Amino acid sequence: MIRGGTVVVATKNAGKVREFAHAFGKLGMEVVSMFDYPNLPDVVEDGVTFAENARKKAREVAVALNMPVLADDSGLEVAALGGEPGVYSARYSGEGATDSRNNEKLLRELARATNGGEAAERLADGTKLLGEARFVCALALYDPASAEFAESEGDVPGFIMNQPKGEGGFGYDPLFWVTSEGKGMAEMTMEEKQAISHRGRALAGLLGKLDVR
Ligand SMILES: O=P(O)(O)OP(=O)(O)OP(=O)(O)OC[C@H]1O[C@@H](n2cnc3c(O)ncnc32)[C@H](O)[C@@H]1O
Ligand SMILES: [Mg+2]
Repeated sequence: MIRGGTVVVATKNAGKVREFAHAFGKLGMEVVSMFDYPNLPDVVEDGVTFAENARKKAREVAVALNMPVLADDSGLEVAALGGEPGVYSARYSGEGATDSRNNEKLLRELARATNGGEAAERLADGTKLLGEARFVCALALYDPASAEFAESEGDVPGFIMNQPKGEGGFGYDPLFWVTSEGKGMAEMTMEEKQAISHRGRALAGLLGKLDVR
């Protein structure tokens, strides 16, 4: 379904585009995104689950372009916040949300929920691990010719730090500590992130289903 040539990804997130371009580049494929199709209408992400939103983004754009389209809906679930921001991750800080405002709100809410992290564990450099979290990524590929979806989901557990670490990644990466790697997500190279991330895992699952190698 996506063998050879070009993969259309229904995203306007530059960080996702970089990661997909890297992953598909290794398979000899190019990625185009909604930055290449600026006139398509926005998809309203009103699903209750990541998977529902991913299917909606993939299908609406695939039907508009009349070709197979891959979509990614992802976000952060924080246990002490009852799973928030979840499917609201992109618009957590409200109208005109940006990565930095979303991160500020996350720290504010988590400080409140944990009493300033008074009982938090600390890393060697004193950084507090405020609470358990996980990144989730749902991928959906829709082919309008067959009206069929291929889907996959991935996640990665970690902790939210009380201060940012690293310059890489995007979104909530600077605040996300990956215990299994002993590193912040934004301290990893794209290759390292891909090997362990929610998106990397979801993509490996999807490519396995499609038998793309
Ligand atoms: O819907 P599209 O156009 O793909 O772009 P988006 O940025 O709105 O993407 P989502 O609706 O899936 O929202 C995902 C949110 O979760 C964040 N996020 C997703 N993957 C992430 C990652 O790998 N690292 C850090 N933050 C991530 C991201 O910054 C957004 O705030
Ligand atoms: Mg979105």
